[in-house]
Amino acid sequence: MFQYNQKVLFKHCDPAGIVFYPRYFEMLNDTVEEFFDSELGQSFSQIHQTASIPTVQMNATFSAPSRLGDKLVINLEVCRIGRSSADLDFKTYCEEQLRFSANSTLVYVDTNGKPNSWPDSLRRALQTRLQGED
Ligand SMILES: CC(C)(COP(=O)(O)OP(=O)(O)OC[C@H]1O[C@@H](n2cnc3c(N)ncnc32)[C@H](O)[C@@H]1OP(=O)(O)O)[C@@H](O)C(=O)NCCC(=O)NCCSC(=O)c1cc(O)c2ccccc2c1O
Repeated sequence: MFQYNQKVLFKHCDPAGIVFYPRYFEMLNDTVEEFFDSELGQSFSQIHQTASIPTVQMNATFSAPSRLGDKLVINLEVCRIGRSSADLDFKTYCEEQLRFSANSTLVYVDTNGKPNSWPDSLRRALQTRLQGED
């Protein structure tokens, strides 16, 4: 499981003082970007020279509000790897409290936006992080 630390900053909060939900989606994307870079060894700048990895579906549940200064830990797990797609699972905690959970599907596409098989190097890297494979 990959972990990403995110302190809740002023820019994440709405006038009610809680994290506004689009900011959570940005945090998830930051988590995915860091996962590809530091865990899979392929930065987005490298990948985006020849491909892209858009999200095609996402489900989210907001269990408890987060507030300025909270120290969030976002856990990312790879749940499934398909031909061109992969399912990710996210759980965001503050200490022991679950704040936000989500699952998403990414699809590897070529420069024309057409789905393409994962390149061998990325598939192998994803495979080693597949939930239950370690
Ligand atoms: C991505 C598409 C071109 C796919 O087109 P289409 O669905 O017609 O293709 P296929 O039917 O061949 O399916 C390919 C593959 O995807 C799986 N799949 C498709 N739809 C779903 C779905 N709703 N749920 C689950 N899985 C789905 C399908 O099973 C196939 O899997 P295989 O493994 O068997 O190959 C087309 O859908 C498209 O262009 N969609 C729009 C995408 C988009 O604009 N998303 C909006 C946000 S973009 C975004 O958030 C984002 C952008 C980035 O550049 C990123 C870069 C890096 C990381 C994250 C990024 C990111 O999140």
